[in-house]
Amino acid sequence: MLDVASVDFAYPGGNPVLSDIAFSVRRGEVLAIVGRNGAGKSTLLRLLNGLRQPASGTVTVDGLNTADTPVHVLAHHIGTVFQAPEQQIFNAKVHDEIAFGPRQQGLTGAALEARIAEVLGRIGLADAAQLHPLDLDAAARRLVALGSVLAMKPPVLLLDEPQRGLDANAMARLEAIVAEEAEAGTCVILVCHDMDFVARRASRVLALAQGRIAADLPTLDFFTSDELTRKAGVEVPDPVELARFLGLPPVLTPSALAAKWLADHRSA
Ligand SMILES: Nc1ncnc2c1ncn2[C@@H]1O[C@H](COP(=O)(O)OP(=O)(O)OP(=O)(O)O)[C@@H](O)[C@H]1O
Repeated sequence: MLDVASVDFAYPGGNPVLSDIAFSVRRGEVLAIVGRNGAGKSTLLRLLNGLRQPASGTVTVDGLNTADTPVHVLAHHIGTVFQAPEQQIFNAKVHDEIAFGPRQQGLTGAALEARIAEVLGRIGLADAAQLHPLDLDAAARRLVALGSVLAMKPPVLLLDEPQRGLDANAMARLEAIVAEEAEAGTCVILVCHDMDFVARRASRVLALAQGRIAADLPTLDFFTSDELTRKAGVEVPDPVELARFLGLPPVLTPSALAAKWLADHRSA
């Protein structure tokens, strides 16, 4: 679904930011891109959605080489939710913001309204359809930005720090949507500094360090390697630390930890 082959990149007049980047992401995978500030995560996202072009190497999305495909065409194949939703919200009503993408895809009438209703339901904002998106609180605005991308049903979804600024309710919505999208075969790629979120939702971690791939592993394998988490400069999620402390097999989530602990104590 998405292929990155031998990619190098530098901003004009600058030092190399990404070197020798190669990975593929399949349908249904949730890939988290992690690393220290300045490691090159946002730059890599901009290469994936065609906002930037590699100096060498290729990026292929849903069979399209980003070098030969205009960004607005690519946007139907790879939907991006940027860090600041204000950057991508430009309609005066939530309803119209969600409608914009599918309308561009040729959806009209009852089919369009059904798509909008479905998305509003998923993001939990059916009651806000007639409101101005910028009158909503920060968490709801983020969900509108996510909804406007979901409405286009892109096969690849890029989420830049999607958990930032969300309250518990919006976070639960986001997590459910990520799980549903993966289940439906969407390729989900997220840049994320919240390692508990990564542990709960990502199936695989790509760690960048100084513009190079430091690790590309299933999530559990990444977080149980002290060497790799240190190299990537990320925190180890609490359940992983606690399982180690308690001498239990490694786990990624609090519920998995509780299950292992109970199983251990029942058999003791
Ligand atoms: N538009 C730009 N022009 C020049 N250099 C840039 C530009 N954007 C980013 N950089 C530089 O590229 C490098 C990688 O930045 P990038 O934003 O991709 O890192 P990041 O891993 O996303 O960081 P953060 O976690 O802080 O968002 C940094 O050295 C940064 O200063």
